[in-house]
Amino acid sequence: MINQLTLIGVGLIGGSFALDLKQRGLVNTVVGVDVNAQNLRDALALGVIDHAHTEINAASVGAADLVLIATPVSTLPEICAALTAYLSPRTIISDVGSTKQSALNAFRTHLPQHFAYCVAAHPIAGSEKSGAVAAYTGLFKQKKVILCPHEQQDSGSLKKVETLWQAIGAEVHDMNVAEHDAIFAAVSHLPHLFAFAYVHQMLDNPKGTEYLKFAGSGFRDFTRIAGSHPQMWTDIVLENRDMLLKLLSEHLAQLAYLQTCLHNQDVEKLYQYFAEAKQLRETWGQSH
Ligand SMILES: NC(=O)c1ccc[n+]([C@@H]2O[C@H](COP(=O)([O-])OP(=O)(O)OC[C@H]3O[C@@H](n4cnc5c(N)ncnc54)[C@H](O)[C@@H]3O)[C@@H](O)[C@H]2O)c1
Ligand SMILES: O=C(O)C(=O)C[C@]1(C(=O)O)C=C[C@@H](O)C=C1
Repeated sequence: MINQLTLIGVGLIGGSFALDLKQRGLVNTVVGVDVNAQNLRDALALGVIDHAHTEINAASVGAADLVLIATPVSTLPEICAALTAYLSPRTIISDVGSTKQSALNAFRTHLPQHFAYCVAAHPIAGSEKSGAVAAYTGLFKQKKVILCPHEQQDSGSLKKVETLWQAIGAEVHDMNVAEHDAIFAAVSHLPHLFAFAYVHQMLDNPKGTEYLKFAGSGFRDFTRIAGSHPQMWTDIVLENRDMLLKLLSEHLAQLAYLQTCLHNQDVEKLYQYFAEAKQLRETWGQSH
């Protein structure tokens, strides 16, 4: 139970977290801070937040027990720098960003006195939608949340954040930050790059829009995530750039292999390649 949550960035993820806490009676007051005034009006109307502010100041942050930063990952340094003047000594700071080395760097650099109370977190749940209007209760039910504890971590703050995520139905895992960024480069960031690239290829094809009139569920399934917010993904791929560059060059080898198989009309190799991928996808699908 917390008295005041201050949510910086009242969008899909932060808004859904606030709605879940409210529904379970785990928070008394939610204060929203966002740069988008219309989004704040939507959030108030939908009951996602109780009070709206467009700035970080004593009124929005001073009385917070927990400040949750749920903005695009590139904004963390400026937000942490702005927070430092207004935090109470024991306010817990956490985030939900998709890259975690960048979050820890921002906490360490811009909130050095408060670093022990900063908890880097990442819910593995979401969608291609954004804004307070997209927020809903139950988004995190039975979904994983990764916490990346650091060397100066206050154990009480870590426990508090863990308990809140568990209380709204999430399954919490602790993970080393480098491992986090390597895993999510492979299972989330790279697939988003492919989806954007694939849709872009249709844009670059003079007949692409004509062809798309005939596209079916294969195209729909493969490209849903290309509808995700461009700022969010520009930030993520730049923050995890080194891992992605490595994975992209490995993937070029996969494409080159397929190109060779096709060129040689190598039925056996193509069949084997598809069968191996199908097996892994089915095994994964049975447990997810
Ligand atoms: N969407 C997903 O599937 C998903 C899943 C897990 C984690 N995340 C991470 O969660 C974070 C938020 O993503 P989202 O999907 O909720 O995005 P969103 O676009 O729905 O919400 C972000 C909000 O932050 C606001 N904002 C932007 N800059 C700001 C600033 N400087 N100060 C205050 N508010 C600001 C925007 O106006 C917007 O309302 C991102 O860091 C993202 O990487 C997203
Ligand atoms: O379902 C989607 O649309 C998502 O992209 C969610 C998704 C993912 O890649 O699985 C996206 C980014 C996050 O950091 C976590 C979850």
